[in-house]
Amino acid sequence: MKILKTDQVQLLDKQTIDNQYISSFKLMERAASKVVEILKDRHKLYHNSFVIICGKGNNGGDGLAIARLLKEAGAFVKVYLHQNKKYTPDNSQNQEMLDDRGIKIEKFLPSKHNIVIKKDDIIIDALFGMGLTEAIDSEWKQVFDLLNTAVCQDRISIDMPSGMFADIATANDSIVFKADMVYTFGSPKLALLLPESAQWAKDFTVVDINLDEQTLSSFETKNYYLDKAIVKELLHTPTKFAHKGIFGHSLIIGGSYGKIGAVALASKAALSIGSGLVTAYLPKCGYSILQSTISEVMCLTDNEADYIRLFPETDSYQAIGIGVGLGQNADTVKGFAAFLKDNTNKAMVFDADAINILASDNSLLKFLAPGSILTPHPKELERLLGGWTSDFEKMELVKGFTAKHNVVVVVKGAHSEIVLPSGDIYFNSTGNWGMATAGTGDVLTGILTGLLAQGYNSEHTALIGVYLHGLAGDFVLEDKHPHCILASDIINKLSSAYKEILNLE
Ligand SMILES: NC(=O)C1=CN([C@@H]2O[C@H](COP(=O)(O)OP(=O)(O)OC[C@H]3O[C@@H](n4cnc5c(N)ncnc54)[C@H](OP(=O)(O)O)[C@@H]3O)[C@@H](O)[C@H]2O)[C@@H](O)CC1
Ligand SMILES: [K+]
Repeated sequence: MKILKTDQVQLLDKQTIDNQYISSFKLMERAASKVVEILKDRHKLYHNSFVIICGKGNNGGDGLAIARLLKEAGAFVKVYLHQNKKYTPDNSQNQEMLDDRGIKIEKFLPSKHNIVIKKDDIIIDALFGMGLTEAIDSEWKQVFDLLNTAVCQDRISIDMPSGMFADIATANDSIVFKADMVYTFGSPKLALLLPESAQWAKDFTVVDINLDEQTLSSFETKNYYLDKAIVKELLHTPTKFAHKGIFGHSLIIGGSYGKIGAVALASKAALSIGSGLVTAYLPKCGYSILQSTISEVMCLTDNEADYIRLFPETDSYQAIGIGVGLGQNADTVKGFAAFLKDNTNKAMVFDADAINILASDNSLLKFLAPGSILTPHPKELERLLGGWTSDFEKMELVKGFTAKHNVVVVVKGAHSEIVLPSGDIYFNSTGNWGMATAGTGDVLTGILTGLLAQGYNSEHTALIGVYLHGLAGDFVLEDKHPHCILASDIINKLSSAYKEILNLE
């Protein structure tokens, strides 16, 4: 799914009205009724009251229409409207429709407001949406302080949390509504996908309002929301004549004393995602552990007992995943550098200490084979690139890195970002907070290695792998609370994830 910029969203809005022969009021009504349908699932309409805070524009118009539809559905609503000289036509029309139905609209000024929130209330924020052009003035502070601190049942934003920009950074000290849930129209907005926005948008749902498909497909974008449709297009379908040679041989290099489990997880994940064969290369101390943990994985050991000094030959393998549990022993670091220089044409998956070693010696980066995949978590990324002042700046830094080194970077996080050498970014739509636990990164490394081994190019590998990893994590939630997720649970659900994408029972 494409992530659109503000001007594209506005054009899409207009083109939808033109091409579908509908009025802008009708489109607003469509948007509002979709939100009300979703609200019926989220809340029992009779149990709570909705306090709807509306602005002067079409975001406010949405709020007014939602108020009317909620009232018609039997909910108790209280409507506050920013007092203004001018409202958009659809906003005005919705005010009249509320008047006609005897629903009172309380007008307020930001500097002098009469808003009251009770503990059973659900706040709906419809003050500013995509029309926000500048940071909200401090005269609004007391209104937002009240909305953000009042004890209530739920905080919902329409389209965007008011005060938050959709595609540029919002300063940390800005006045912004803090939403538990954002119902955003048509496509996710870029800012909603970035970690720094979590303080204002805990979660979001894309509300499909049947915007014009033709216009949508004509838009150019560098940013995508990685969804099932994209991944389904990329997956190969094996034939009945397939044999294990076709599915490739993966080599997982890693492990050090006390960190052999990481290799076990990555190796098992590589097998479970469909690599025909998997060999693990690890220090001697890991031999018995690995052989007894996973029968299907072959094992090669270094001469050292507790860490890796000499790295293996790679000719027999279609894919290599390196770094899980590796440690940074001085001999390992030296061996790793020599290994990189010997394998400048072999795209690999780099994780954990392999990334840390690259970060501590930038001169090694030029030896990265084109098409390699790096999977840093935020701390590892910071070591690799230095700091950044906003997630928007971080994206630009990563894009510079992927272009310079011709590699793919997977920035791990709530919506993991897959940054391609072209500068295209895919934000993952699967996964959950329970996956932020030990070993899930090792599992991802194994998945990516196993996909590379099967002949996917590195870009497709990263897209398929990150999506499946998250989806498998979501399947774990069928029987476990997020707190209880283990990395190995994700491996066990890879099959369900595959079946879901291929629509198999
Ligand atoms: N696109 C779609 O597909 C659909 C869109 N829909 C809805 O329309 C919404 C966009 O509506 P919108 O364009 O009327 O702007 P909105 O967000 O209501 O802002 C209101 C006005 O506030 C002003 N303003 C700006 N910054 C300010 C500030 N810092 N402090 C004070 N004022 C400030 C600025 O006016 P100005 O002051 O520049 O005259 C702006 O015009 C969108 O988010 C969605 O909810 C749906 O109905 C249907 C489908
Ligand atoms: K809003």
